[in-house]
Amino acid sequence: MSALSPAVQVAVARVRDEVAALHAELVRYGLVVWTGGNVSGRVPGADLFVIKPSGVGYDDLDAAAMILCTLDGEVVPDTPGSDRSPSSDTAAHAYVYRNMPEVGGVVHTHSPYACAWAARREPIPCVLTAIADEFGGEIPIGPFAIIGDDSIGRGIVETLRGHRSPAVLMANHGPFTIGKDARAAVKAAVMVEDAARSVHLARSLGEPHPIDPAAIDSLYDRYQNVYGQAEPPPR
Ligand SMILES: O=C(CO)[C@@H](O)[C@H](O)COP(=O)(O)O
Repeated sequence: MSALSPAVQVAVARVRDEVAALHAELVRYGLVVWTGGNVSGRVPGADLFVIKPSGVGYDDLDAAAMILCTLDGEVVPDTPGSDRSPSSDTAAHAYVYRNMPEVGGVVHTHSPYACAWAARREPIPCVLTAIADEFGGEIPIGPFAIIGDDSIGRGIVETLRGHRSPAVLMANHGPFTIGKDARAAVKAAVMVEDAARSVHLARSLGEPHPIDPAAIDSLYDRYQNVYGQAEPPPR
């Protein structure tokens, strides 16, 4: 850890705090059970990211439990948490960070409604303004990939690169989401489950009506560029 510059050490500490706190949001929004799912965050100004340890209960995921990794997915030795194995999705997160430099956070959950769409390998259609706002169109299906190597990460990148959606439903598995930071990726994970549930309910009542593409563009542009509060100036 002492090999890291003081500025990077400060950045690492901030990302550890953020990523640890965001894991509690997965529980709060009902997106995970037991130890399923994971959140990671890129360390600004360094080829590093922070991710949770594999198979550790959410009640035990404090900042010190987070694991610092290189963009190759290797644990940085002699750093807090490095005595444990990192998430089993570490290779996937690392692949995304190496190949999508604009991505600052990655999340994976097994949220039930999104997983149901993944099991059927059907994209979630853009039939609600909230889907147009956050996803800019349909929420795509990614390829079937077995956990443990770059396969899942490659599937996420191949599907989302150049795509508006920050979420991909990996076939027969579940949602992976990306964002400019870990908080944005968690928001996408919350919103993809909400969209999956609402469209499922709509389908149970009949065939939902698609939104005109021009309207989707307008809704997406407003939500991404006007909605909410102006970003505070950089500190
Ligand atoms: O999808 C899987 C297992 O198939 C994993 O992503 C688990 O959902 C969480 O694993 P860890 O992050 O605890 O290793």
